Amino acid sequence: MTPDPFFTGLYVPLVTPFTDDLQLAPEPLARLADEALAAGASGLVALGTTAEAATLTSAEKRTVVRICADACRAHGAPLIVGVGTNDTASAVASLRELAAGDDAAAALVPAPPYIRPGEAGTLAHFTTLAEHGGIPLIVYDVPYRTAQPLGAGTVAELGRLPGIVGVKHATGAIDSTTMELLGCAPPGFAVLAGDDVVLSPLLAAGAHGAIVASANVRTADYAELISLWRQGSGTPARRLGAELARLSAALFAEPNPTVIKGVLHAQGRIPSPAVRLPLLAASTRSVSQAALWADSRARHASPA
Ligand SMILES: O=C(O)C1=N[C@H](C(=O)O)C[C@H](O)C1
Repeated sequence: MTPDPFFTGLYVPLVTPFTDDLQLAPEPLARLADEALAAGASGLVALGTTAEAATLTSAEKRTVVRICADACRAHGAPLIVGVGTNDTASAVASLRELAAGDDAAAALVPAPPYIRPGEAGTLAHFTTLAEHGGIPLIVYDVPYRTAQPLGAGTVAELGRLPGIVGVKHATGAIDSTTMELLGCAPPGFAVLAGDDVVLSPLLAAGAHGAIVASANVRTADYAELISLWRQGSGTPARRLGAELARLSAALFAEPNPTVIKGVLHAQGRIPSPAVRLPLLAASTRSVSQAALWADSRARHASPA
């Protein structure tokens, strides 16, 4: 039997709550972190795209990681930290700093964005990070953000490098490459779903878990969806998956995480829906539409 990977289940990439004047709001972040873990998440992701990591200062990033690490320690859960840069040398430096802090179980690292180094260059990039970063890596395969597609063979090759423990699969499709990856993933290598709307079918096809921003709301239901598919309960999983796909579609009607922040604010869970430029706050219409699906009491009913 193939060993289960270490990273299975739901990892919630938390938003970074701000005040109306765009200051980091630490207490609401600590509350969100605790609530997500109490609701059944296997762990957290700090400094993902959803955290607006690109707009946080170094000091703010340290604060966010500390808050998330404290929550993870309290719940005995692993923390994954996003490290994104297209410069291999500075990525190594960031990973080593993260490793020295002893807060994170792994780093989530995208293929180098914007440069388009090709698959061989990407492989060389990750080989260097795995050899010198000092911390387990989860490859973030998100070509619509990086502009660097990866074939299933390249991802499987990455998975055979010591220190690369999984992939967040967010290619925008479940296609022949996805199926080949699921079929050829090395033992113990986690394939984690990263496209919210097609989460359920990817789990049905064999993904081990997920990193999905939608799980900032209705965390328990996303965790349940993963458990249902992993235990082979297809009928309830399909029903719940279809419902959560509608929620996810509504949450992604505008750039992530603007609608999610709007909904969390409407629910009174964060002090402000504010996002930092170049993001703009989501429209009232998108937020109120998503808020209908975000209310778990709406389950199995169609909001108007
Ligand atoms: O921050 C993340 O991790 C995620 N970001 C994706 C994005 O914004 O493109 C979406 C995914 O749900 C998780």
